[in-house]
Amino acid sequence: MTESPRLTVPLKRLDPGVEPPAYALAQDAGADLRTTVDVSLAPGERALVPTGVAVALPAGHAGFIHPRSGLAVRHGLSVVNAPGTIDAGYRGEIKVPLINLDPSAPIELRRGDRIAQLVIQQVAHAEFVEVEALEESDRGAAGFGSTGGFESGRGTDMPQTVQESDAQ
Ligand SMILES: O=c1ccn([C@H]2C[C@H](O)[C@@H](COP(=O)(O)OP(=O)(O)OP(=O)(O)O)O2)c(=O)[nH]1
Ligand SMILES: [Mg+2]
Repeated sequence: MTESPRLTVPLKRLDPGVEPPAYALAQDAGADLRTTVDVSLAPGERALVPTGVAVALPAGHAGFIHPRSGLAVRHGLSVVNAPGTIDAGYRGEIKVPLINLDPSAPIELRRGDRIAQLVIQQVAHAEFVEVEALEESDRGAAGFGSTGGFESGRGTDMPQTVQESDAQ
């Protein structure tokens, strides 16, 4: 098995009784994060869940907290702000705003359960340079379904912006 190159990330365990983030398989993009607390989420309920770790990501990187697909598919567990952003300068505890999207069943999480995954990526830092006109492109200002909706032709109405619908 080919090992991916490793980025050194200093990590502080704030709760040594819970396993630190780890990749389940060698080539996984996300390191699984665990809850340090028991959590019970009623349908539609959300909670900010501690993971017991803090990190110092290298400058030029950020961490993104994604849901785990198995828990999403089986239980409706998701991350409210998916993907949550961990800034390189953040030294506090990584916390995950979880939500139960199941319409009827509660979700019970136990301390130590793997609840989400942290994907670390390089990020560009822009220098925003104000200009009078932007370079032309094929797409121009078209978006939000401009290339079509479902293959049957459904869903081709352009959505309204908040300002447009407010104005009516
Ligand atoms: O799911 C998340 C999202 C954020 N954070 C922490 C790390 C991040 O660096 C910081 C700020 O996050 P963000 O910029 O998304 O939140 P904000 O609402 O813009 O807060 P701030 O004004 O502090 O930037 O909060 C988490 O622990 N988990
Ligand atoms: Mg912010």
